[in-house]
Order: sequence, then C-alpha cells, then structure tokens
Amino acid sequence: MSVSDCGLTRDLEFAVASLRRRSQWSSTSSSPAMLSTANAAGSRMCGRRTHGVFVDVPRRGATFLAMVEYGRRPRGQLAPPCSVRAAGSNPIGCLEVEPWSGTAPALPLLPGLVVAPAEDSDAFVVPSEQRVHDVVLKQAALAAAAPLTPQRPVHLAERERVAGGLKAAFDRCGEVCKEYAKTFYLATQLMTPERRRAIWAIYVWCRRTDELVDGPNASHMSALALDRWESRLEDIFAGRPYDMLDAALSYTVAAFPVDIQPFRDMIEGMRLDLTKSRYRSFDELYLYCYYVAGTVGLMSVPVMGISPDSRANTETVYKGALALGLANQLTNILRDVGEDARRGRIYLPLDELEMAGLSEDDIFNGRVTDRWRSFMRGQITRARAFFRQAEEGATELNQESRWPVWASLLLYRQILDEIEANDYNNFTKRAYVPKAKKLVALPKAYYRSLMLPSSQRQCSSLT
Ligand SMILES: CC(C)=CCC/C(C)=C/CC/C(C)=C/CC/C(C)=C/COP(=O)(O)OP(=O)(O)O
Repeated sequence: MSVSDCGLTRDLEFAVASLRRRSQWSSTSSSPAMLSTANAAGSRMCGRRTHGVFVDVPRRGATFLAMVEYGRRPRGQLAPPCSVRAAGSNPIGCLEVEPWSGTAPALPLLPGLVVAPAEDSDAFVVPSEQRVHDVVLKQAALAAAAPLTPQRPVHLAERERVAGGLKAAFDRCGEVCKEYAKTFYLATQLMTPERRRAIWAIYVWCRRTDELVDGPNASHMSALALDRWESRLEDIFAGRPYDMLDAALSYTVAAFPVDIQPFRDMIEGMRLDLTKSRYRSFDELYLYCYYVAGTVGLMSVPVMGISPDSRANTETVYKGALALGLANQLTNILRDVGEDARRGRIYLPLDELEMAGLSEDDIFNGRVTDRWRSFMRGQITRARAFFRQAEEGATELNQESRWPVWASLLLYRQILDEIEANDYNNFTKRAYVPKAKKLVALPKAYYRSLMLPSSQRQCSSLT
C-alpha cells in the first residue's frame, strides 16, 4: 500500500487496518453495497452515493472518526483509489490499495454493520447535524494534532519579521473590523497582538465573502464568481495572496492551525444564498446556518486558543464555537423576518410553520397573531439552547479571548429578549439592544470571562 504524503500516514494505515478488521462486506451482495457502521463509538452512516465506512482512529490519546471511502468496486474488491476522510467531507489523504483480490473474504458480517444495496441509496441521506458534526470532529482532530498556540518559538523571530512587513495589511484589517463591528473590535483589544490581528484578518475575509452576495455588487454575483473566490482562497492557503488583505490572511493561516474547510463551507453558504430562498425543514436551515455563521466559530478557535487550564476535550470547545455561530445566525433570522420577507425570502423552516398552522402568506402579510407568537416562542427557545451550548465552549477558551466571545454572546442573545419585548412583532419592528443595555453587558461579559474553565472549576470546588 502506498500513501500519499499527507502527514497522517500512520493514522491512515491504521484506519485501513481497522477497516479490514471490522468492515467486511458480504460476498453474496448482488450489487455494489452501501456500508455503514452502527457499532462505532456513536453510530455513523456513510452518505448518499458514498461507499465507505467510518472507523475510529486513536490519535494522541483521543479518538476521532475517519471515513474510509472507496469508489464503486467490482464485487468483493476494494477498488483503488481509496480516499480517507477525517471525519468530514474533506479528504485528508489518498490511499492506493491493492485490490482486495479475487472473491470476497468469507468473513461474517459484524453485528451492527449494515449493508444496503446501492439502489436504496436515497435512504442514506446524512442529516445536516451529522454532516456538520463530522466537520467539527475533523477540526478538533487537527487542533489536537497541532496545539492551539502559535507555532514553535524557533520561528517566532522570523514570523514577527514577516508580520512586521504586513503591518499595513493588518492595520487595514483592524480598520475594517472597527468600521463594521465596533464592539467586537473593542473587545479584541484585550487579546494578544498576534491573536488580535489574526482575528481581524479572518473577520475581513468573512466580511468580503458576505459582501459578494449582500454588498453593492451583489446583483453581478454569479456561481462563477464564487468559484473564482474559492480558487483565490486556495491561493491564500497556498501562500499566494492576491492583495494585501489576502496577505494578512495568508500569514494568519500559516501561523495558526486554521483549516481551509470552514472557509470553503462559507463560500458554499453564499452559493446557497444565490439559489435558495426557502428552507423546507430545520435540517436544511441548520446546514445554511453552519455555512454562513458556524464556520466563523470553527475558523476562530485555532486563533483564540484553548486555555492551558482547560480539561475539556477539544471537541467540546469546537462544538461550542459552532453553537455560537448557529445561535447568532438563528437570532439574526428571527430578528429580520420582515426585512427578509420584503426581499422575497423566508428562512424559517416551512414544515414548522405549517405545523403551527401558518403559511408563507402569513409571513408576507406580517400579522402578529397568537399562532405567530407561539411559533416564535419555540424558535426563540431553540436559539437560546444553542447559546447555552456556546457557553460551555466559551469558558474553555484562552483567558484573553474569552471576553470578546462572552461580549458577543451576551449582546446577541439579548436580541431575543428584545423580540419578546416587541411582542414578537419582527415584521415591522427591528429588535435592537439599546446602548445602555449594551454597556451593562460589557462588564458582565468581562466578569464571565474571568470564570475558570469548567473542568477546573469543578476541581477547585472539591478542594
Ligand atoms: C464559543 C467559542 C468556543 C468560541 C467562539 C467562536 C466565535 C468567535 C463564534 C462567533 C461566530 C459568529 C460571530 C458568527 C457570525 C454570526 C452573525 C449572525 C453575524 C451577523 O453579522 P451581521 O450581519 O454583520 O450582523 P448585524 O446584522 O447584527 O449587524
């Protein structure tokens, strides 16, 4: 077996060995099989038109899931090439596996291993939460492999020299951040200069991406332009920036263990916005919210860093970061129902509207009824649950990154209170947090940021 150079050779080999041990398929299966394991740590399914299995890969004390995927194979053979994805949709390496020769091995199917004919493949649509969870696991695995602190001190002097050369670029990123997200900019002042400028660079890329579909040139935006934006992103990650703002990001992604996947996914969110103006279910909405906001959380954690005092696993922190993005986006959607309807858009899950006895017309007519109030209560409860999950992650971040995160969490969550205070009229009234309340939230956020990481807190309460 030869493995392309992806830095994870041993893990990949282990994954394949596990696959061979655990996931034989039936030689009697009459068509290419769709395999899924239900006996792994947490059951996992392989996606539609995907042939593969998830296997556990122990890595530095933690276990993450890798998906070993193979193309359509002649019956009883592992068809080369076979790609291995680390718990997400992004291949982390390619394996060339010699065909699993001849007739299929006469091994019994393991309990929990499900083999379904490919014709049934539509039954194997992976829920959005699962798909996103796989990305989260991948990000956490990458972080575990490369600790979330700036890289080796040996390179510090050199890196500072390069960063010095990029001073103007980072300053410009700071200015943009200050212009569009004042509170957040203020809060980043508490971070170390290195983290602060990295967060600005990421923020600016997200802002520019968002403006492609929401900004002044949005009407000229096309799928082709987004494809170009994505290849420019690849250039950024390959160290070939196009302009000074790209250069700041290029430097950032080299200095911190930031992965390209969430950036790609955000562009995918913009593609959705070009083509989609209705969401049939929360599952569809969940994916959209991940694309446009959850990704920001995943991009930020490698820069913000996890507290050295944290005993939580990396996954918890990434889940919290994802949750904050989702919570913010859901809040944004609930606040902007009227505004979106005037643009012909409904982001609320249509099946849930229907269950509440509401129709699209009710949204376009914008009447606040008891049905609407009750529907909105449910939506607000769900958004708050995501904020609560975000709190768990926020506590585990590096001390100096916690305050900006708590500030944005408390401030954005208050928008939900304001929607309630407006008696759920989000058709003609825009819920906003008055300045005085914002000012109160900032010291509150600071106080929360002083809290020790949860696991440590538990220990100190025992002593
Ligand atoms: C919690 C942990 C562990 C880490 C934090 C990780 C982070 C920074 C998450 C933040 C995610 C985030 C800020 C997502 C953007 C969500 C969003 C809806 C932004 C709204 O942007 P605008 O459209 O400019 O907002 P306004 O319309 O309110 O001005």
